[in-house]
Amino acid sequence: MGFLARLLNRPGAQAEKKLGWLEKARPEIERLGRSYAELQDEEIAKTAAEIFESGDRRAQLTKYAALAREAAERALDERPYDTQITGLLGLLDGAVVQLLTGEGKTLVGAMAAAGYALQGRQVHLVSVNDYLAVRDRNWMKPLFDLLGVESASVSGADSEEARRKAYRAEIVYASVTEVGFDVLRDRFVLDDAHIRVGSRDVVIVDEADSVLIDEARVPLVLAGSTSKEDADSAIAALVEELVPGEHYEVSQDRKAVSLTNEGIDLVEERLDADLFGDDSATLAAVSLALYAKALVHRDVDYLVVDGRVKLISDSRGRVAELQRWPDGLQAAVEVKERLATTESGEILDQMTVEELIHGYSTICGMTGTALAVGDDLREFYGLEIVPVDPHLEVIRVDEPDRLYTRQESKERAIVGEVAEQHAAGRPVLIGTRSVAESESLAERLRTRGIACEVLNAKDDSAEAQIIAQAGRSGAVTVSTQMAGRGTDIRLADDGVAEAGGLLVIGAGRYQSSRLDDQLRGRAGRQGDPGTSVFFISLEDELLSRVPEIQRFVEEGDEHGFIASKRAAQLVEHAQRMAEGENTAVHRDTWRFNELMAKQRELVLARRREVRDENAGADEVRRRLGDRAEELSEEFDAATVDAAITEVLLFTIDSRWVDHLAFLNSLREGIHLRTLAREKPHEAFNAESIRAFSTFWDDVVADSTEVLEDAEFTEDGIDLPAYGLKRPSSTWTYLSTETVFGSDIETIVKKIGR
Ligand SMILES: Nc1ncnc2c1ncn2[C@@H]1O[C@H](COP(=O)(O)OP(=O)(O)OP(=O)(O)O)[C@@H](O)[C@H]1O
Repeated sequence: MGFLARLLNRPGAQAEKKLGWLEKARPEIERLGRSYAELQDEEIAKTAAEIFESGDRRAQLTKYAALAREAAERALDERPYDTQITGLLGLLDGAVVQLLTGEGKTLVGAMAAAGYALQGRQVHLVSVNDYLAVRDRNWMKPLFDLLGVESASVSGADSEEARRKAYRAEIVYASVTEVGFDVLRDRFVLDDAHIRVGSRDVVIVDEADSVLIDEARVPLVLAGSTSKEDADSAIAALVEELVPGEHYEVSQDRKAVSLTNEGIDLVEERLDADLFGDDSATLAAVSLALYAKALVHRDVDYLVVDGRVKLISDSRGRVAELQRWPDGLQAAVEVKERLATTESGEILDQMTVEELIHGYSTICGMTGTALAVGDDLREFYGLEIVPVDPHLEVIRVDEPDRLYTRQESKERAIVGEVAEQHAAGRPVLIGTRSVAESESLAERLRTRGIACEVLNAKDDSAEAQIIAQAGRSGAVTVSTQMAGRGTDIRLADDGVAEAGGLLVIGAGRYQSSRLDDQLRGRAGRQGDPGTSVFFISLEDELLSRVPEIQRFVEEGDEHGFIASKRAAQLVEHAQRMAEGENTAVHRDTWRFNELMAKQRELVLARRREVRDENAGADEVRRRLGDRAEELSEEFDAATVDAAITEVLLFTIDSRWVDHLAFLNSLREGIHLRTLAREKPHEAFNAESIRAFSTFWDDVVADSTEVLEDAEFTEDGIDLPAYGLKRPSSTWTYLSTETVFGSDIETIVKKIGR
């Protein structure tokens, strides 16, 4: 490969952004810094307030860099390194700044937040959890005070009143989920009366890659307090009896599960139901229960804490507090665990993290690993990356992977390695991929007489306490994935550096090399010595993508160790495949979201219009519901039309949320693929879908734009503008049952005639 080709092939290479002028401005920043050093504390805020009032942009930024440095040194006793100044300017330039672990992102983010605030902007600094939001804001408060900008933080524990007040500050620190939740609550009130969060102006995203890419498709859910129908425990009990291979099959990628013909027969017989006939609610319930049984695993995908099911966030390995699975899956899991179903079952509204972030006028962010997702950041957010070299060279040694035949031999090897290094006085951090794996390893270690701390995704602030101790001689810490922040492991002074620093062991490669790098980055911070190494077994889920690797099982030595270059290449290959899958899913989601956001706007606008135009609509709506048929006898045609319009709007409006939930579940692989595959839903074929789309056009006139290009074929619907192709089974299910409800079915049939 030629040099240029290689350069272009480097992930993210095209998204890199250079701040060329900054190098030339450094002497000026130094010079200004010396004059700002003369200022009294009280003069700092005044000077800060004036910086952005005159002069050209570069002169303003140069001054601000110098003043922020001076202010940080006074307020926090930390003089920002040149690298941090680069980071600051990258953020003020609207880019994603790549700064390695331990390089001081907290300070960089705070200086940038103040910089935006001084330009009259309203800033949200979003981090990954409440603990960090509160900690970082309190830590940085002296700096904000000195510069004369208001700051606040929001956390889950805060009252409404406290939140309302906090959002009025110029700089607000909050977790992604809290902001999302508050935006949803604002949005849920249709008229703009209850605005709490305020305009979404500037967002500085901490851990930008995990929030903007890994979690982008996670739905933030606003759940209501009305109770949802209890998930049917009879169905759950029946599903418990089903046998894999006989009654159901799990797809190779382990993302979908479907009933076999035997399974369908058994379920239909026992429930006395026609699954693919009219009773798709039962089918949906069975599919969910089956999904909950076959594909969602306790301690891997969720924890049971205090009698409640708590999701574990895929990319962070932590409890995702406000997230629920969509479409009844949560209830299905609760039934599976024999827990009382949560009362807040009904989903009132939801929004993906991506939509949330897109609501801001200016987006910027920081992370230790941005370049690897450079292309995605550019494609999905139009963001560029400013890579910043560490201010001290990284001297950590990243050892080659060690491959084993079985999970068992892998775990034994890990424990052996830990025992050896532990005896030498080194602290060890083991990153696992699931809570279950953490517990298994911890158990083995304890059996060997090695005390260890286990971080179990349950409590962020307790974790921080453990992490603070993790750099001591002899400390052994086992943790599920620890993405980024709040996990700064400082080496203690007790001879740890001499012993080689922190040893990081990965108990298996993650779905992306970025996550691997984040784990490795726990060692070797700020020029510290350290080592990282990953242990892998042929049984790792990641490797199911490259079945040919299984033949290396023959090559294992008596410890199950496999020394093969080819096998190592296959591991890399499997990870690249997984990364590709995730991007593909993301791209798909992205288009769906765009489509949905557009539809939502249209529907809301039209809904308001209809409300104004048609004074009788409320009356009609009240009478509708089950009585759609009767209507045609009671009213004249025009009224019925108006009524139908109302029903549809009303339904779209209220079902909208389910629709999204369902789309999300599709994306997440909860693909009720069995649905119409075996026996297509009779009532809805290409013809009725077309009829339906005509109807839809009437209602939301502008949606023709979307449906115009749509090709309805026997096999499905093709929406080239959105790069979507959906089999009719999926579309049928979406359009009839989930989106529009069965009352509309009648209407559509009528129009189709
Ligand atoms: N300019 C500075 N001078 C001295 N110490 C600094 C400076 N900037 C940051 N630090 C210290 O470096 C440590 C790491 O900072 P911080 O936690 O912000 O890093 P980070 O980049 O967020 O890393 P992580 O990804 O691990 O959270 C902190 O203890 C902080 O006090």
